[in-house]
Amino acid sequence: MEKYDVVIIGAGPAGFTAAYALKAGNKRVALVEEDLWGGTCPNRGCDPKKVFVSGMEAAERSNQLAGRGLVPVRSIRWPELAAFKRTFTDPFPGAFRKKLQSRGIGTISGSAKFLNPRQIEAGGKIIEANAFIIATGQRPGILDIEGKGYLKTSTDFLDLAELPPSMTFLGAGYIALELASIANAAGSAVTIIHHNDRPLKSFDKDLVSDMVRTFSKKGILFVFNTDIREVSCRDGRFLVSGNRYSEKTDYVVCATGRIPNVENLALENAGIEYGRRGIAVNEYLQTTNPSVFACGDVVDKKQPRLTSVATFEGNYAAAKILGAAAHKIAYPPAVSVVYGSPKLAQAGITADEAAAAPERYRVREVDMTSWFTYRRMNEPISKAKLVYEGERLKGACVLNNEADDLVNYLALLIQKGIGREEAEHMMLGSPTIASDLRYLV
Ligand SMILES: Cc1cc2nc3c(=O)[nH]c(=O)nc-3n(C[C@H](O)[C@H](O)[C@H](O)COP(=O)(O)OP(=O)(O)OC[C@H]3O[C@@H](n4cnc5c(N)ncnc54)[C@H](O)[C@@H]3O)c2cc1C
Ligand SMILES: NC(=O)c1ccc[n+]([C@@H]2O[C@H](COP(=O)([O-])OP(=O)(O)OC[C@H]3O[C@@H](n4cnc5c(N)ncnc54)[C@H](O)[C@@H]3O)[C@@H](O)[C@H]2O)c1
Repeated sequence: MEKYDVVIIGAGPAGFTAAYALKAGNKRVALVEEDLWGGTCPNRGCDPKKVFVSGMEAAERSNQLAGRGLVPVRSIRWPELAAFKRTFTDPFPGAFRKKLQSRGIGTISGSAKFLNPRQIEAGGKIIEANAFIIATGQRPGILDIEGKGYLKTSTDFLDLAELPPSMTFLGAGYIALELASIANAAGSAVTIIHHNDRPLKSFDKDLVSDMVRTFSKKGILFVFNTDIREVSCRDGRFLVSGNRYSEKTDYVVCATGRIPNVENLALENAGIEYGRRGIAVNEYLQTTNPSVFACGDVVDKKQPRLTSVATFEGNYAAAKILGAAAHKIAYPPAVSVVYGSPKLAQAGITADEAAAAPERYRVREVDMTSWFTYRRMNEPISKAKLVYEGERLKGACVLNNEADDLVNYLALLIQKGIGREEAEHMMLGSPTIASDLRYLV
């Protein structure tokens, strides 16, 4: 039987962050992984997606300046871009496992399940530890409809060697809007079918409407208030049908949400409670078994399920086990980005939350489309909504091609409590989105 101080189940961002921190605190620590070392983000999530986003950004930037000195890009060479993506993803899991081992972290391949509160079984071994961290993440959910076997997931999309001529996305959350934007820029005819008329429901409603309008002008078809009931296949094409709508397409991606990886862990053997939304934790990330912590996407929580949040929680759980954190977990405002063309990003208090407390918050809308920064790149749209408490910025939502960087700057102002007056006196490289901050805040 192997024995460790701490065993972490799941080697994604939450798990490996905790492992590094525990090792630095001189704990004997091991990670258990049943699939790809590094988890979702570097293998089938953020990173491969952003390689495709690089192609989209380059093409869209050129197209914006078509007739202003640049030749339009008619389509992206998908097989080349996909091969470029594989230069990142193919070597990653093996190289990452070696890196963990070189740092003195144990790496065990296999699917972990609890035998009792102190022991798990994985890869044919029984492993004992004083504490465990569960960081098993989520997997794509598949709609339970007729012909569900034809539905593809974000993982399949990111592995496509050739781009299908047409594609249909079910759902209108992060994954659908990002992958649809990439496929549209690469030359596929794209439809997004959504069961209600409120895509990206955690983002600002007005800016989401602007985003949908901009996507529509680029040729993406949105079909709202439609429940898809059946997918059938004939001659290699698919018929997608539901109430009031049907269409033929070459590829159907189900992007209606992700589900926590909890069922195979035999959590009942360790007294750990969980539900449909994940593992229940207290404000110290402890499960209902106090020597077992949980962090990352597998946790039932209000925070968005992002790598930044998973990493923050991994560090906190490790600090808690090391006795270095007596306080409850206190999250800074998370920055969420939808990497479409344009991008939509937000941090802190939303305009909807501000509207519910008008005595406390003030909302300011800014249309930046005519600002030099955006006009020089001929961007189709650039808008922001800012939330203030007194003179202090408390929240921001931005729609433009630089929204990811701009909202990161705004999040720094929010987190550090930097007000308008201080922002006006910062001396930053100009003209850039950073030097615009003085006009924006
Ligand atoms: C297409 C896509 C794009 C994304 N883009 C972004 C983005 O741009 N920015 C962002 O912040 N977030 C993004 N995310 C979300 C981000 O990937 C996750 O928030 C992050 O990976 C969560 O980390 P985690 O460690 O909690 O889980 P994961 O990264 O999912 O890792 C969990 C690991 O646990 C393993 N595991 C599961 N069960 C067991 C078991 N029983 N035994 C052993 N191992 C097990 C899994 O194989 C997996 O490797 C994206 C997600 C997807 C799907
Ligand atoms: N850029 C990023 O940070 C990024 C990118 C991709 C994924 N992610 C993470 O992955 C998670 C999963 O992404 P996602 O897009 O699958 O989930 P999501 O929760 O963002 O969106 C799912 C969408 O599907 C809709 N839906 C639910 N049931 C449906 C049904 N029966 N029919 C039609 N539509 C239905 C929901 O209303 C929602 O709009 C995100 O919540 C996020 O945490 C983050």
